[in-house]
Amino acid sequence: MDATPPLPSGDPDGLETGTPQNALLDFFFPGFSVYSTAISKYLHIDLNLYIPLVLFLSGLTFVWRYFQEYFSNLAESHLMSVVDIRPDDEIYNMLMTWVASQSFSKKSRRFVVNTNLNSRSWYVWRSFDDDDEEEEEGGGGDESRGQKTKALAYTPTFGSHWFIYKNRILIFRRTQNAQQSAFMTASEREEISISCFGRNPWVLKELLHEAREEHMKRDEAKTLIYRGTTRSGSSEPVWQRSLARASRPFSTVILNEKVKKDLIEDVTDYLNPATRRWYSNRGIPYRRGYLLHGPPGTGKSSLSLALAGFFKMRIYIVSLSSVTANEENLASLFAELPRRCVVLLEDIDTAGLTHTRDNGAQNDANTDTTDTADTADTADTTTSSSRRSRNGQTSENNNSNSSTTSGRLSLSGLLNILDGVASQEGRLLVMTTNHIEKLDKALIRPGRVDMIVKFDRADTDMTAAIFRAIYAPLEGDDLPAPATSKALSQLEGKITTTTTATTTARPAPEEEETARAAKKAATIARVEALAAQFAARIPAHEFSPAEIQGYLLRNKRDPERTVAGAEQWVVATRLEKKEKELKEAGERRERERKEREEGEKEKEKEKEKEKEKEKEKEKEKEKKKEKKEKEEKEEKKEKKKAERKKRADKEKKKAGKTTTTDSESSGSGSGPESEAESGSESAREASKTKSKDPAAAVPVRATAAAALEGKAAPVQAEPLAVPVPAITVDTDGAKDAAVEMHKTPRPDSGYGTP
Ligand SMILES: Nc1ncnc2c1ncn2[C@@H]1O[C@H](COP(=O)(O)OP(=O)(O)OP(=O)(O)O)[C@@H](O)[C@H]1O
Repeated sequence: MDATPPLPSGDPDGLETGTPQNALLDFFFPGFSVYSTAISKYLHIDLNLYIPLVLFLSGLTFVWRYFQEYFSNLAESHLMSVVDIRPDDEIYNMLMTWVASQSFSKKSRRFVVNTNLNSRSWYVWRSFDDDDEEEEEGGGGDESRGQKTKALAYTPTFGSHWFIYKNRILIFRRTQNAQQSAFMTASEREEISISCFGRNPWVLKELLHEAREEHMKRDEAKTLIYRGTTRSGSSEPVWQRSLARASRPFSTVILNEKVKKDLIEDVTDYLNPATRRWYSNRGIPYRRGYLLHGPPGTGKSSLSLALAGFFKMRIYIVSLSSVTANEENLASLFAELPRRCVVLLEDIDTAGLTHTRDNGAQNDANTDTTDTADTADTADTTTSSSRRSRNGQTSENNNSNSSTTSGRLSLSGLLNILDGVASQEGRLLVMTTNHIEKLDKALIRPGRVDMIVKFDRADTDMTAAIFRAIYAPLEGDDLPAPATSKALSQLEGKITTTTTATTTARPAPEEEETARAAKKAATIARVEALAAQFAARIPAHEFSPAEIQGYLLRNKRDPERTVAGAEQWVVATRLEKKEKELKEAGERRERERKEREEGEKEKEKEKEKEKEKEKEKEKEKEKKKEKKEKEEKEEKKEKKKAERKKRADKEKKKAGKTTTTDSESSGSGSGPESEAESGSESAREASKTKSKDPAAAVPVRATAAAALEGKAAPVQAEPLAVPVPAITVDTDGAKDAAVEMHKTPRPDSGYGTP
């Protein structure tokens, strides 16, 4: 039996594709009919027979997926606990570090590799450049030997990953949220969650706590530094984690030992939990403030950092001369502070509380110059470098818009923030200033500032201490690198000697140890002697520790050379300072000149504006005057009109009376009245122009005479100027004439037509 399906009729090749069914299939799967016909022709398989099967399977898959998702969602919402981790929160960093250390992560066949596991969100992200434990020894060839390379961290890729934690099955899920803004980086767009079976999420919480503890442990020996700034692309203030650096030992800050001791005792007592209770029992706000003041580069920021490191607290730094420092931003930054931390408010003599820092520095004609070029080397990576850039920024700001800067944060605003509800209790407030004399007493009154520490330029003891701090051998110091040819040759000499010694006889370990100790003692003694010599060559109270440290760092492996060049350095630095002062004075003068010129220009402009205003005022006045005159004229005219009307009315009345009398006397009068009125009208017209002219009496009289001749009855038309008696006299004759005229109207008069 032939199982071959019959070929569609009308298609000699058997490749007919025109059935509606095929057209539909072609629409969804382009080229289907061609392939199916070819397959049916050459392989004798009719694909059309399998279509229902394929459709059925697709439908089944769809339904399976739908139900799977539906049931998994149902199970997740009713039978599982889930924690979602936001990538813009610091817990993201903590959890990812934890995940990277787990075996399921290490075993994962598809994974993401990172040198830095942290969130890409810029304000959560932290740099590990200064983290030693994040680095591993390079094990490559000669070049990489001894160098440190970035450690690699492996985390599972996108999808769900099952693992066991505390005997519970958990699922780590990493997904990419495509809905978020396109400008975000891949890491910012990803979402992570951990879920567990059961409605109690305790295991998830424990996991998160563990992740946080581990993360904190790594930071234990570090001081975490946060800077108050604004989020990129918005003006929202945030604390940005800027650095995690090895805590600075208190001993490295050179300061009067008693002051240091007092400070530590005071802070220790304050941080004691019993003290907290003591404060709250008495209703006293639990906070403490310290003011560190002195010239630039004398160790104020260094002490603050050392303090934070010593008490294992985070330090939150805000510079009041920065753009961020307005009342609103500061208030919200303070509101976000944790309970136990150090808040460092730098440059409180700036930002409108008194004067700007620039002004202060200018007023101080002394040697209050900012760090010299030397200090660039000394840059305390945390404070000084950021400070330098900040100063770089803000000195410009101050120059260009010191007025706006000073307008931003008022003293009362700052006091409100320090004392108000937004200020977190339990914090340690450290304020620094270069100009204590400029501070308002309210700002540094007890309660706000409980201890004032003065920093000064280096005296002889301090100079010697700085020298010792740089050159005395310390644990962990690397072998000095050959800095000069002399040192190199010395080193070579040593190596040769050592090699010879090794070839001959290797000393016992104890002997080696004793030799090393003896050498160290000798070095210390030598450094001590050199420190004394050095201190004697540096004038006391002239240079800041930062300046001295900068010079020492130039020859950090050659103390003799440092001592030898000390006097020269003093002369050169003085000269440099003088030049800098002169330059600054010149710049200041130039700036003042420009300001003056601009001021004068402004004044000129103001004057011109005033003049223009005056002119406009004059014009306005003139216009008003003209208007007034016009109005007066109008008024006069109106008055005249009114008077004339009055007079006319009067005359009318009079004339009426007269006419009445006449008519009374004549027995009729209604007929000629209109004519008389017309005549009086013309007479009135004439009187308009000549009423005031006494001579007008003549033509009026003439008119009256004309009237008498029979043209009109101008009795009422007699203007005031016309002597009434004359008219009265004439009226009698006119009356008769008018009567006469009424009786026999003259065709040319124009008045007689009925
Ligand atoms: N008393 C000091 N002891 C040890 N190092 C110091 C001392 N004073 C300054 N230095 C060094 O000088 C550099 C600058 O110091 P720091 O930033 O603490 O000075 P500052 O007083 O805060 O200056 P500014 O007023 O400009 O902020 C740092 O590298 C620091 O190590």
